[in-house]
Amino acid sequence: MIEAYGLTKRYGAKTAVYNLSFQVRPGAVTGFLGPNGSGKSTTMRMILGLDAPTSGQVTVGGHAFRGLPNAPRQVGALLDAKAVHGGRSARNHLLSLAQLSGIPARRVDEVLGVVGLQEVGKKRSKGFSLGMGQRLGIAAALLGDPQVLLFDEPVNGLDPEGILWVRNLMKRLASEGRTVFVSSHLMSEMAQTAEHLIVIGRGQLMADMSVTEFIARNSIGFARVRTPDSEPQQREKLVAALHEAGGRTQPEEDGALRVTGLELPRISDLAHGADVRLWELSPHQASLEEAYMRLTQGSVDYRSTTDMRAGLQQPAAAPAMAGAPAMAGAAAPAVPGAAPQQAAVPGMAAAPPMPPGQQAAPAPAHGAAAYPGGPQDAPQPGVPGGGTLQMRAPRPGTNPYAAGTPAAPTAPPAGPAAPGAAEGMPGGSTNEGEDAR
Ligand SMILES: Nc1ncnc2c1ncn2[C@@H]1O[C@H](COP(=O)(O)OP(=O)(O)OP(=O)(O)O)[C@@H](O)[C@H]1O
Repeated sequence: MIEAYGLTKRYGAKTAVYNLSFQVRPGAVTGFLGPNGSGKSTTMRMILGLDAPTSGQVTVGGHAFRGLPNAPRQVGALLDAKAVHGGRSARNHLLSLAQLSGIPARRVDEVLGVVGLQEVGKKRSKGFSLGMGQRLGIAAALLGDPQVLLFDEPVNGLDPEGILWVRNLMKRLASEGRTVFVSSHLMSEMAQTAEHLIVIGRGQLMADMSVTEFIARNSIGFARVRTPDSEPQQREKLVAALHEAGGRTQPEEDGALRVTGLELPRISDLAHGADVRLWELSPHQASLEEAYMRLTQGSVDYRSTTDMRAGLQQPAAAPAMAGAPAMAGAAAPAVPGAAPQQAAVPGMAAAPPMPPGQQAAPAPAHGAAAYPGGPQDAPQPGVPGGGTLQMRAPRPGTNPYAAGTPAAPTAPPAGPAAPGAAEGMPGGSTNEGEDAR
């Protein structure tokens, strides 16, 4: 079991992790999700004693990592697959780790076999592909046959067969009663691998629940409605009637409307009342990936801007149709799919506020709102700015198409002061224990 209480890490003015409390239990794969820079690696480094918390604490099996007797036999980790001496063969790399921890040499050949590198064990690792490096890192994590395993982005660079292999390996390790904590950006991958999810944004807890619960809360229903393409006034009449009834609409790429906040029979009645003919009225579920993106989009630190090409673009090709407007780079039409997102969704937490003392990320260029889904994605009224925002179960009997009000924040318990863990490199780990990169 891994337990974090009020874990906070600051690097100078940067707060990488803020007041994070969670438990990772044995017997299940726990996915650790969050956008780039949200603090996943920092949290893992603190679990492994590679970084000291600024405040709060984290324990493995009830002990701070540095207090664990023979830690490499109890905890295995893949943090950075590239942190290997490239001049050494895979086998020699593992042998040196094994010797440091009193692990017999035959275990090295066993783990090389488990990760499928037995044929290339004598090759220097500097010639390894990204995927082979990942497999070598996983072999190192398995070396001590530990009860607790941490994997930071283990499927990075793996081909589909490798991804499936990692997925099955994680599940098997958990089914043996081990604690398996895996970070990823990929909700879709985690939905297939993990039983439990911990989602963070800007270093703060956004969701801590089973995958089943996450799916139940976040596979949001919506209706697709289509009016005759050749009669735009029909569509306008319908949109007005839906909005008046409290529904929200969002254009789909194919000209249909995505409607939330109203049930299908009500949409049908409203269309009938407005004398609007419908070509389509169908129920849909938003994907889990979409739900995750919506949950974390307000806490994404790194956003791309439009490529203006500094005036370097080639003249546009002559339009195929007479009278069609020529494309002008900066004035290009909206990209399909870039339509504003629908309104807040039941079970969704707003983006976490910036940790104290932290600068907000620069506003996206070209006048885009700070919350790309529009103002509805900004922290909602009634949600106090401070504290950690948790996801909320929909009330029983609520309209499945209705957007709910966001949850009140639930602050995790503040942990005791950090016990002042010493700096340094624990055995068997693959990362530097420095506070400044
Ligand atoms: N040693 C350090 N010194 C200064 N800032 C750091 C250090 N380590 C991490 N950070 C900052 O802390 C924040 C969290 O980084 P971290 O690597 O933990 O995020 P992450 O969720 O693992 O990101 P990614 O998904 O991109 O790997 C980032 O803004 C990062 O720049």
